[in-house]
Amino acid sequence: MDVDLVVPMKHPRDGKSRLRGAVAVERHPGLVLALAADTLSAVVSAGRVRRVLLVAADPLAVGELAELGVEVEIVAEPGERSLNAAFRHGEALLKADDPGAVVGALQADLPALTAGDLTAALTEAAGRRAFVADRQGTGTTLLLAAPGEPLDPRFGPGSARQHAASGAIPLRQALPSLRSDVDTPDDLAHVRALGVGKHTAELFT
Ligand SMILES: Nc1nc2c(ncn2[C@@H]2O[C@H](COP(=O)(O)OP(=O)(O)OP(=O)(O)O)[C@@H](O)[C@H]2O)c(=O)[nH]1
Ligand SMILES: C=C(OP(=O)(O)O)C(=O)O
Repeated sequence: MDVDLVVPMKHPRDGKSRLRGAVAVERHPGLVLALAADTLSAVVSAGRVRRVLLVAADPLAVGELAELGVEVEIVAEPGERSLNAAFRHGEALLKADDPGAVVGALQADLPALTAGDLTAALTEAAGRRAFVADRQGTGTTLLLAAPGEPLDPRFGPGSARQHAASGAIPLRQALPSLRSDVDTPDDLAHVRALGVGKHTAELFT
């Protein structure tokens, strides 16, 4: 069964604060948007993905992501401002439309993501509650609910351990592009070596 993915985003001015300084200060929001644009471009061309719902702190500030020529829906985050609340809000909206929706949570900072790695992860999960840890092994880049079960997102520091404790299966394939989230300047150097999408690449030409 195909998955509906929830992708959260802070205001691009506020997000990715650990990356501040990687580009000139006035270009920081552009970098955050470029990371998301490359993530979403891969997501919408992946097999086994039905809908992509971006839950944004400020939908207007990320509006250009809907103009990528990709099918992404953008909604505002709920009153409770937290990452897990944003995921739960997206899940509730998707299930209001289709109570049978199978929901997943994906980070917006995967600029090297390939459609192939995402589809391979969805295939390996095969309808089980599952997650993909980041390359450091501590964070989570993708969480998938089992059909009929709540997403129960436990993102935040050490989320890989939290998701495993919640019964999610750690996916074992290499999936290098799906494990390479960008939190720090070191992560940025890593994804640039791996090969980023065109939006992020343009910022460094
Ligand atoms: N809508 C929404 N998105 C969030 C919230 N907190 C984090 N996110 C998004 O979730 C994703 C993962 O968060 P992090 O990797 O910690 O990114 P971040 O908070 O932007 O980064 P730092 O400022 O460096 O901690 C990013 O795309 C964030 O924009 C929130 O409260 N609301
Ligand atoms: C919030 C998380 O992301 P990061 O480690 O990228 O900050 C997480 O992995 O749960």
